[in-house]
Amino acid sequence: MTPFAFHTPPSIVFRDGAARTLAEIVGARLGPRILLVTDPGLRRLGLCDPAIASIKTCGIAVTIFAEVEADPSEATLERAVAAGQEAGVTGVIGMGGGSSLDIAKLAALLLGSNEALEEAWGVANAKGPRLPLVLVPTTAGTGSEVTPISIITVGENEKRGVSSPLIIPDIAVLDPDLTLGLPPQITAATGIDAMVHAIEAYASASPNNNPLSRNLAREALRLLGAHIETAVKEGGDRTARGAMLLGSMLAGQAFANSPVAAVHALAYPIGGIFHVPHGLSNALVLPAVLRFNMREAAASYGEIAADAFPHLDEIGTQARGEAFAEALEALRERLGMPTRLRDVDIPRDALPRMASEAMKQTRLLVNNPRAVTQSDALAIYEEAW
Ligand SMILES: NC(=O)c1ccc[n+]([C@@H]2O[C@H](COP(=O)([O-])OP(=O)(O)OC[C@H]3O[C@@H](n4cnc5c(N)ncnc54)[C@H](O)[C@@H]3O)[C@@H](O)[C@H]2O)c1
Ligand SMILES: [Fe+2]
Repeated sequence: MTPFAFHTPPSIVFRDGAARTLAEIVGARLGPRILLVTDPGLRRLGLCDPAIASIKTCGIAVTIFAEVEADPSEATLERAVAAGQEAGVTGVIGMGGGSSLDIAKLAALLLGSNEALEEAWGVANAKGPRLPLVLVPTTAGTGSEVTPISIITVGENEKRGVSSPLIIPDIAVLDPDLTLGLPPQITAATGIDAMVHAIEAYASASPNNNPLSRNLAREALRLLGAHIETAVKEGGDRTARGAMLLGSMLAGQAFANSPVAAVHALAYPIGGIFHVPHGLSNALVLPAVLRFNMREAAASYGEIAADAFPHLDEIGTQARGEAFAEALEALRERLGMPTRLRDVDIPRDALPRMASEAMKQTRLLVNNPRAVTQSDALAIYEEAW
């Protein structure tokens, strides 16, 4: 048997209404003073209020940092850390989409260890310890609540990652009720992001690709494939919302331990330079990357195709990988997503710069089933344009 390691949070709680009783779940784990990290949109919607009320009734002080923007910057992280230091916090709660959870993870690390972010970038470079950490996702998407990864925008447009088991939270709290009001476009983009996590984890060339991740990826694709359209078109459907949140978490566990590859590497410059949402960036390059990989990964794609799209079971194994790419293209259309890079106002003459930026994502490109050169990256962008 091939050896592997698998890391996931020690506790995962999944329950409708869980956020309303957050204090019961968290107990004394976070100490007497908590930093709650979220974004201004969610603050305005009042989505965090029941959780905050629950914590406050236990006499715990809550400092709210609600300034996280999409694709959050290093400066935002610094402000979150400063807010935590000023209040002398003893624990951190991240509540929101991947952006808020990623800031909460690194805030807990830097507040607990005083280490320099500069030295933590990359894989397994963080030193710790971190403060106690609880993550509550409000998108069904990134799976950040169970991953060792935090993605921060550095300088003008580079998306850089810290990957360390140290920033896996103590508890992930999943409450599908929080996602009932997620707008259709965000539901579609974040849902595709989760599907990409499962696909890339399953086919990952990482030496740590492992049987647990592959099984989790397949179950994630069954849940996400069966429910994504309903979640987008009937947002109030509790069954669909629950399946999406569970599916994104399982995909998160899968890729946390069998890391993602070229779809994400090529998506990051789209988000970094043009501020296209992360899930949509993935969706825009997904079919072109799958076709580029087909030479090496057709068998893997064929194995999972019918998990996401049961009708593909009838297609012979030879043709199933390509049919999978076509089914994902058709899904993007049905979800009403933009499908070409030019649809999101990316000029054709930006493609060489994007290809050059994508090559900086060596952390991800090493996991791709087929080696990617800069001219390959450019050809993929051309195809997606
Ligand atoms: N850490 C990881 O493992 C990991 C994995 C993939 C992506 N990411 C990162 O996560 C970020 C993207 O996260 P995201 O896609 O979840 O989006 P996001 O956190 O940027 O949120 C997108 C928008 O959705 C809104 N929103 C969130 N939940 C809502 C709800 N329940 N109701 C209404 N509106 C809601 C937010 O206010 C925001 O305006 C990117 O920075 C990406 O690089 C991290
Ligand atoms: Fe992602």
